Amino acid sequence: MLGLVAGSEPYPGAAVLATAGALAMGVGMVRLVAPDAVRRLVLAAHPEVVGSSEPSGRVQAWAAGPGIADDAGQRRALAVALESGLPAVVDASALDALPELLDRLAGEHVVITPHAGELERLLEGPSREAIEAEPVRWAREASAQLGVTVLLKGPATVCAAPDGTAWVQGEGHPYLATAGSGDTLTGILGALLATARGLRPVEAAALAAFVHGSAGRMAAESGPFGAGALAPAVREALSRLGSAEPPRRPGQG
Ligand SMILES: NC(=O)C1=CN([C@@H]2O[C@H](COP(=O)(O)OP(=O)(O)OC[C@H]3O[C@@H](n4cnc5c(N)ncnc54)[C@H](OP(=O)(O)O)[C@@H]3O)[C@@H](O)[C@H]2O)[C@@H](O)CC1
Ligand SMILES: Nc1ncnc2c1ncn2[C@@H]1O[C@H](COP(=O)(O)OP(=O)(O)O)[C@@H](O)[C@H]1O
Repeated sequence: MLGLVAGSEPYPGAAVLATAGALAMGVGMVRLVAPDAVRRLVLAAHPEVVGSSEPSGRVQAWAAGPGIADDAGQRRALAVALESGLPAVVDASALDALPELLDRLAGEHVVITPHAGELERLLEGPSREAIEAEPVRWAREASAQLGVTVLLKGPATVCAAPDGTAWVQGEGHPYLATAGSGDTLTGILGALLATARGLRPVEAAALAAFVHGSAGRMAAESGPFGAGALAPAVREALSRLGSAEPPRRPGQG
């Protein structure tokens, strides 16, 4: 069961996309924390979702951030999610609230999913261009510095753990750079954290990036697409994965 903190008045669609990503991975249930209007929209698309405007009920992992903007209730829900100590993926707007939470709540079980622009804001050192030029270096550096697992998004996605372990995948397609693509990835990763027992968070992150990239490549076979096409492609990607290349570690063949 996945707890999902997503959506706000300005960005309700991000909650729909993150939910779709999680459900496509076969997560047993999504508990959505969101304002009433957002929940109504998500329920219209995904009637299997349950939820409320504040966190309640048992979950195995959390995914927080898609479209929450500066909604005060959603920021409180993010804090509750992190204080649970459960595996958690923290994305998008939730990254802005991180610095004040990380002092006491960091750990390998927290996976942050910035793009280069967001990591620039979190590290206050390297520029976005520097991060884009050396993503493996900066993903590792961020993970060690912040004490969390990092999934750095871009043409190649780098997943790094505080102990220096890193995975790189470049399975995707440039068409993946479309609004809401990252929100879908957050749902995919949240579902894996909730269900994939025995995987380290950095391994779950690498697998999520691989599934997301593979889905993007398949969706791109019929031309440019919007993020709404990704969740259906995830199901196809999962059925084809047996014949795909696995993600690789830097330095490996
Ligand atoms: N349907 C919905 O409801 C959707 C809702 N969404 C929600 O909207 C919220 C705000 O998200 P956002 O993308 O508008 O702002 P944010 O990521 O903070 O960018 C600000 C800075 O980062 C930079 N930057 C951007 N992308 C980059 C990249 N790939 N790689 C590197 N840099 C990049 C960008 O620079 P620029 O691209 O302008 O040069 C700028 O400087 C968030 O909660 C999200 O969930 C979206 O997911 C869309 C679908
Ligand atoms: N050139 C590219 N090739 C492959 N994948 C890409 C490329 N550019 C971006 N991506 C992927 O697209 C996704 C974009 O997510 P994100 O930056 O969060 O956008 P949004 O906030 O609009 O959803 C990420 O998974 C990223 O790795």
